[in-house]
Amino acid sequence: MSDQEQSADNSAPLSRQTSQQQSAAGATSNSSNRFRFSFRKKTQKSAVVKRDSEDLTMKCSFITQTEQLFAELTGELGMTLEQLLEHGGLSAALAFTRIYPREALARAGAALVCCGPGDNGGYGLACAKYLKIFGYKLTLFYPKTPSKPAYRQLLNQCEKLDIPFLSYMPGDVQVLQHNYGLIIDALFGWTFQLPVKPDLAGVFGKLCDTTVPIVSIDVPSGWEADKPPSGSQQLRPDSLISLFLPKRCSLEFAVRRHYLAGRIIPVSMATKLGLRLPCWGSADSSSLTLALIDPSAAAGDSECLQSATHK
Ligand SMILES: NC(=O)C1=CN([C@@H]2O[C@H](COP(=O)(O)OP(=O)(O)OC[C@H]3O[C@@H](n4cnc5c(N)ncnc54)[C@H](OP(=O)(O)O)[C@@H]3O)[C@@H](O)[C@H]2O)[C@@H](O)CC1
Repeated sequence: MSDQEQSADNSAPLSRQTSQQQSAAGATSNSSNRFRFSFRKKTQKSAVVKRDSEDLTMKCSFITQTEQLFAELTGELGMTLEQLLEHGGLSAALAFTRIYPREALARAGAALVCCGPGDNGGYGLACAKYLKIFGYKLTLFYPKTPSKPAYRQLLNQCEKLDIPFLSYMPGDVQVLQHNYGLIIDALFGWTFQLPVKPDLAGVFGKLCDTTVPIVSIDVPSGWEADKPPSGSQQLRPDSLISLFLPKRCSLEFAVRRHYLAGRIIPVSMATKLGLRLPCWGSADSSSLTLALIDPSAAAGDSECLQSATHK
């Protein structure tokens, strides 16, 4: 990690920024320009990525054709759901340690990991398992009965690691804010479609309303791969950990830190699908699985392509 990044980590604010603060900090997303980027028919786009361990920038694709990619991963490459969840969850946990070092989070209180009923929730369970192994203080919220063996196995492993479970989401957001220093959002992934079903509407509403900083896994809950939610409630995370390749919707909002986690797409598959992979590191173990997305990537189409050309 560069000195500059280390210092950014140490000064990481453990409260959620208001839109004014984001704007003052130079974030590119505010109410007037947040949606200025218009989606075109083009299916993939590229943006600048900064590799974590070195001060290099590079481009990678921000994808919309998520089903096609995952069909290749699970079909041609033969990856099982268990393998995806384990690798994605471990990589997400490693990314999380860069965003919120354990000591910084310990001062602010436990992390609440909110896991939904699908794969996104499965990545949340695997991430929680590794964060606990890394020594983080956390609590799990898993409001539904696991529907697949892979989720049940991870849930069992979290229980065996003595991770405490929250049986219901506090009715008052103040209670949430008092008890937790940070929330990891693994409620819904990119297959989610509004409206939220009644059983999880309250939980989703709390995540949107709380001022506790949120780190979302893959996409913020409520967002689809390629577009912002249409409803009035929008989850705005403090930081984002994209899995395997960033989704195009992440160009629509500014976050403090955006990591890409999970190096599983072979070059041959990327070439076949017309995807551009980041230039992953080759030396140390964490740069094998992590890339830091440059904030300028969220500036909009022409700006990110411009900065990619100039750097
Ligand atoms: N799909 C793929 O090909 C692969 C995806 N992968 C990764 O997984 C992530 C996406 O995971 P996902 O596909 O499981 O979606 P996700 O949103 O976490 O859960 C779906 C469940 O949520 C629920 N639910 C849905 N809508 C809802 C609503 N409106 N309101 C309330 N509940 C709602 C519904 O549960 P139910 O209500 O049926 O119990 C449904 O079953 C994605 O980020 C990607 O990286 C890879 O692992 C490999 C292959």
